[in-house]
Amino acid sequence: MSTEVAAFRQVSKSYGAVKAVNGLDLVLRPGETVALLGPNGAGKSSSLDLLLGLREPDQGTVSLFGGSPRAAIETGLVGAMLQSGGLLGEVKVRELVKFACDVHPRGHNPAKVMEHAGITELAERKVDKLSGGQEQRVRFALAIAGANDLIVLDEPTTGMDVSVRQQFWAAMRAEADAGRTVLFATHYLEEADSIADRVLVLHRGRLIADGTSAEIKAKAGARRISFELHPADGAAGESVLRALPGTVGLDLTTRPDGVRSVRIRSTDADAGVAGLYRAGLYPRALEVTSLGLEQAFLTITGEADEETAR
Ligand SMILES: Nc1ncnc2c1ncn2[C@@H]1O[C@H](COP(=O)(O)OP(=O)(O)OP(=O)(O)O)[C@@H](O)[C@H]1O
Repeated sequence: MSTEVAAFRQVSKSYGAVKAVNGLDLVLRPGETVALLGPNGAGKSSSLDLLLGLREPDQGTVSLFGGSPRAAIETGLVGAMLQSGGLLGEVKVRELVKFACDVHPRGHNPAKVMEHAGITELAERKVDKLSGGQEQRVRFALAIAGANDLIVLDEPTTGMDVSVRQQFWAAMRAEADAGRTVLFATHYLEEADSIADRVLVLHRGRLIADGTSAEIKAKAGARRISFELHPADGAAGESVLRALPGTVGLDLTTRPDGVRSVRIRSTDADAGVAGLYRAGLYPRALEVTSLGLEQAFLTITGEADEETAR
């Protein structure tokens, strides 16, 4: 049995001149809960489509459970909840869920699936009469209609209200606790931060970060140290500030009165502040603030944009 749930090896996919996925190398392992982040058009949906065998790569290979995506899906190893594709409208929710359970090689009991997805009270509703959030819950039920080893979710909570979203993630956590691998694309960074034990950041089809949420924050410089340096308190230049331990970014502005306003992005704020005093500087109005995953995301995708522009 392969210990790789999924593997992308040097995978590229273009649509005309647009390189949607560009040299993607990635392995997913059993039991991981993985968030896929990236700005609009970064290649998230394309990567998921490739993973599920809905599209073929131009270059490289994609494998699921050591074989082809198609083979894994046919044997019922994968459940998916995608953005695209309409649900059958004329049938009742109960009928649709029952159908999904029946066709799944390892299908669950439909009543249990509906309960798990929080849609028992919608069972007799026609699918085309559902609200957007209710439809999402039905999609979720279809994704968990059988015993899958991998669950793939493309922006699963779009349109869900807060309490349904919480219910959804509780159900997803239960799947992860049962040893399933969960891969989800999202624009809600707080979801990635609180749910995922691994975060992937895609940007223009490339994987630009891969690690725990804490690692990604650290990579981006997870703290900001802000302070003022008054002319009377020392005249250290930019190079001294850049050399402080943990510094990964520096914003320096000098006001007409000579006071310099300094903002440092740092992976180690304690060492950075200690370094300031060691350098003989006397920072005033000193503040250290934490940057969230959202800020980290904006920082690393912004840096990737700057590199592309260079
Ligand atoms: N069928 C297609 N034909 C042409 N271009 C496409 C097609 N599908 C995607 N693209 C382009 O490929 C790039 C990646 O798109 P993709 O949908 O994978 O990104 P995404 O990260 O999922 O974006 P979003 O967050 O907006 O859903 C985009 O530039 C998109 O316009």
